[in-house]
Amino acid sequence: MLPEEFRQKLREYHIELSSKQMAQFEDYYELLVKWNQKTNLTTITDKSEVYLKHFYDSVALAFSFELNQGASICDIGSGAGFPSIPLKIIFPELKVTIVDSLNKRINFLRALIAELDLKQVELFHARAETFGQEKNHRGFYDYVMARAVARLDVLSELCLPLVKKDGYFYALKAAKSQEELVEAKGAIALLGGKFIEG
Ligand SMILES: C[S@@+](CC[C@H](N)C(=O)[O-])C[C@H]1O[C@@H](n2cnc3c(N)ncnc32)[C@H](O)[C@@H]1O
Repeated sequence: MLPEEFRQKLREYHIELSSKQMAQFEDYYELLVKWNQKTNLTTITDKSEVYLKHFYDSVALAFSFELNQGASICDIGSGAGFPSIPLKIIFPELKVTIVDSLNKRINFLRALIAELDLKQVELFHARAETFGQEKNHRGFYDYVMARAVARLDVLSELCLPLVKKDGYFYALKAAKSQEELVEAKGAIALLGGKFIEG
């Protein structure tokens, strides 16, 4: 998916990207590939693959669920910024908190935020297990999200306590995760969550 196709595809979902936002995605791609030469951030480096498998896949969340654009989101195990940074580019009003246990990824994200001039993005070099114990984060976020981080039962235990009352936890998973889902349903119910597939 080349940048113009990406723009066109989002348009089908009534998301219109400005030239500033298009330039931010382009700069994101350039910085990702540059840093990836010395820091392991992603195995995907071909431009059209990055647009499809990282950028488009991250923003696709907004096609199925109506996101409140001024909401607070917490991205657990964000790696090189997925899904929260592409969402922040398309919805600049989002308040983003990113947690990752690898400091070199946090360092990349710090450089990325400066390069793209993104406001209201906080970075935490921490494990979700300890981050979730801190009183000021528990029950605080409108949306908690995690893409490709851990099995759903473990992830639910780490992420659901961070969600505000009536908020959402989005676990972005490959289509083949039905088995994980069966295992996780008990944990989700025990933690007071309600499962919705999308
Ligand atoms: C496979 S990568 C996925 C990155 C990104 N979400 C994506 O979709 O490309 C998993 C990320 O989760 C982080 N991670 C794994 N376990 C974690 C934990 N317990 N707490 C915080 N971060 C964790 C890793 O450092 C890594 O950056």
